[in-house]
Amino acid sequence: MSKHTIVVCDHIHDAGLEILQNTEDVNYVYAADIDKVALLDVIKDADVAITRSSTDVDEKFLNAATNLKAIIRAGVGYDNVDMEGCSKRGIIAMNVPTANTIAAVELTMTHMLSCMRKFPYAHGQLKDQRIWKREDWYGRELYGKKLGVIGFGNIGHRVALRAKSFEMDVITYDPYIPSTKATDLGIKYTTNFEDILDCDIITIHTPKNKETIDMIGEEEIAKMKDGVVLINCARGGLYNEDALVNNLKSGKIAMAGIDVFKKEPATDHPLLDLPNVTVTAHLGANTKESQREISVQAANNAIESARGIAYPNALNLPIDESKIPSFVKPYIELTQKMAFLIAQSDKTEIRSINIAAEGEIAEYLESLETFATVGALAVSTEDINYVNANFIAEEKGIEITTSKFSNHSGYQNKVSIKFTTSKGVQTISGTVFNDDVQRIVELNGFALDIEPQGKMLIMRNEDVPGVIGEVGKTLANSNINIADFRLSRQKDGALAVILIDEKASSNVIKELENIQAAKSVAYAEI
Ligand SMILES: NC(=O)c1ccc[n+]([C@@H]2O[C@H](COP(=O)([O-])OP(=O)(O)OC[C@H]3O[C@@H](n4cnc5c(N)ncnc54)[C@H](O)[C@@H]3O)[C@@H](O)[C@H]2O)c1
Ligand SMILES: O=C(O)CC[C@@H](O)C(=O)O
Repeated sequence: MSKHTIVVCDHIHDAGLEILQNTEDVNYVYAADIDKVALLDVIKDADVAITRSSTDVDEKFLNAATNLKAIIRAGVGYDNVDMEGCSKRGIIAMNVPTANTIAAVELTMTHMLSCMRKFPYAHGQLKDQRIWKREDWYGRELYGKKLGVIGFGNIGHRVALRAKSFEMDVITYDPYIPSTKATDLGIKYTTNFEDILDCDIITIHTPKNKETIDMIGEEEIAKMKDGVVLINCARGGLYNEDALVNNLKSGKIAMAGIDVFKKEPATDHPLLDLPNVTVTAHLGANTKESQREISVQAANNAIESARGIAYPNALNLPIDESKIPSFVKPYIELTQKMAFLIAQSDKTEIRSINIAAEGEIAEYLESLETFATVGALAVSTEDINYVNANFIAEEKGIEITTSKFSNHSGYQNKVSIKFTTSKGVQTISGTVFNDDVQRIVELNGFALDIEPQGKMLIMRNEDVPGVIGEVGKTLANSNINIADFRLSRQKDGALAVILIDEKASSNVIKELENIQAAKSVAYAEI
């Protein structure tokens, strides 16, 4: 079996490492404890790399990583990844966008409360100096204060909601969202940045990019209230650090709560010398819950991308994901999985692929086409990705077409894929329920309701008594446990999708094919 090399460049939770270690077709390399120069040597063998914010994915890294197909940023911010460099080399970069949201939100609230009550200093006086001097610690309350939230995404909007429960007066500035996203939650919305500068406390939750670097500097601070409190649990450099230091020294800024620094690790930073700062060492994502979840998601996504099955949360696709509404994303993933499933169950030359969509999703057929092509070709073509999929399909002479239908099957949105191969025609359709529950609802004309996940046998058979028993016996003889058995019946026969715990060998498939009522048996894995 050929193995995919996955290199873990930074510390991630053991739960993800165990997944990598226990995956048969993965050669897992733990490189978190070696220095970044030695990493350049290790990374040359990597098919996929997992990094956190401690590893810069820069020109040097990418030049060394000559095999790399995908990179997973085990976190949200990807300002340390040279995205253009990845795209030029056909490397797909992905992040894990929501697993640490709550951790970052709660650290933001921690800094806010710590600044208002000078908590670390009061704590230090009693614990380290053994001084009981209550008159030193008259803090201020969050209650009734005006909070400005810059960036109303996953973290910003949750910080705003928590601040509301402290009965704060909350206003947000985020020109990239509809105002109703805030106002529906009872939070004021502004497109005038000056409204934020007028707040008692300001917290920032934007990505770090050309537009947001130094978003708050001397000029903006000069317009703020005397005694303002500033919180930054997003990225160092969003607040100009020199301006921050100057104004903390002068007392214009009463307190700052800082988790992130322009240059990290920051053990010799002027902010650390000031008495009116609470600091943490980029701990926004550091909860056990969040690190476990990030690590598990990063490991699973690394395995899927190494196998070419899916690239969840890809950041540098030929299509601009930021322009795709969130309801489309699960359809994109589902489309790729469905194409991958069909291609596995009919391992033969593909002549044409048609991708049809109905409902609002039909507006995004172009994106679905790329993903279906990747899924279809991943079985037979090494190194297929979104950047080269259409080119490779053309080279292989596969005709790819799309069709758009108005809503006619009763589903709000549905995607169908039709493969014409040298053996005949295969069809598959799927939909998404409740925003993100992906389901295959049709396979070769048979109605179904199955999750596109796991190891599965797809069996066509005559609809006669005893088939299920014979299948069960055959699998049991090979010590294969059945996790689920879905049957669909029609006049001319039945189709079963059997989810199994172990991979079915070619011998097992032959034995199933030998069942008298069996018409065809295929194995697929997603
Ligand atoms: N301290 C930590 O450990 C930690 C943990 C997680 C995330 N982060 C940082 O927090 C950032 C935000 O995370 P998120 O999950 O909320 O991301 P998100 O993508 O859900 O939200 C970012 C929001 O910022 C808005 N935005 C972008 N440019 C803006 C601008 N110029 N002005 C105002 N708003 C702007 C976007 O419209 C979006 O709503 C990440 O990019 C990451 O750098 C830090
Ligand atoms: O823990 C990390 O690597 C960084 C976490 C955080 O800054 C992120 O962007 O997700």
